[in-house]
Amino acid sequence: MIALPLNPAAFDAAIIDLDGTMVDTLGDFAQALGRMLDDLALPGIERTHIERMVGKGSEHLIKSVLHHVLAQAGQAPAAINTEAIYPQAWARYQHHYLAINGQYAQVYPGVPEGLHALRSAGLRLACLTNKPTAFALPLLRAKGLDGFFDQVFGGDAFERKKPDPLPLVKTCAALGSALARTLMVGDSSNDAQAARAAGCPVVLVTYGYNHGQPATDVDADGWVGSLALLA
Ligand SMILES: O=C(O)COP(=O)(O)O
Ligand SMILES: [Mg+2]
Repeated sequence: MIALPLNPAAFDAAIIDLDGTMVDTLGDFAQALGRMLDDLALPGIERTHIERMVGKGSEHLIKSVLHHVLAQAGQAPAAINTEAIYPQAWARYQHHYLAINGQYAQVYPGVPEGLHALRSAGLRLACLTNKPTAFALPLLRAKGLDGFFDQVFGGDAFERKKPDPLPLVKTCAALGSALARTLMVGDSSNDAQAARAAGCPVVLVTYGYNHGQPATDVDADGWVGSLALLA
């Protein structure tokens, strides 16, 4: 377990997840996916289902949504082939997401305060998200959070995404910080598993998206209800 507030002498840097940790983006996902499904003449999907599918990047999200709506429309699950419509779905999703990015999303309470406190404690900060870098950068800018970060990496920045440890290893290298002295802060099992495998300490927020499971059920070193409680 990590004692909170953090002992700043124990850390050189922190890596912060984006969706579900800094920004509640479920509204953006719902809008962009709804418009995509409309373009494809497919039925809609409820937010509660979308929430469970977020966290493993856009390709996984779109394929999960397509699978869900086609199954709801009566296709036998074993016969569903999302590959054929994926390229068109991705193109429509990307178009709509970039058009609405941030408009249906809110920064969680305590986020600017928490990031400010971490920086004031001398930590270098990176944002590491599974969402594409081209979505992450304008979102951080729109929400006034971009200035906190030395580095921003999306799910397409490296060969593999969280829960693989590779993005954390590469982000620590970019920050010039040792893995054991870099805190991962996230909301899901993807963040925690990546941190464990990389050897980074990890704290999870209790309010984000964890595939429908409580974040407190995930193997981590601590939990907070607000980033403001970190430092
Ligand atoms: O786009 C996603 O699947 C979630 O991204 P995250 O890594 O910021 O939670
Ligand atoms: Mg997240």
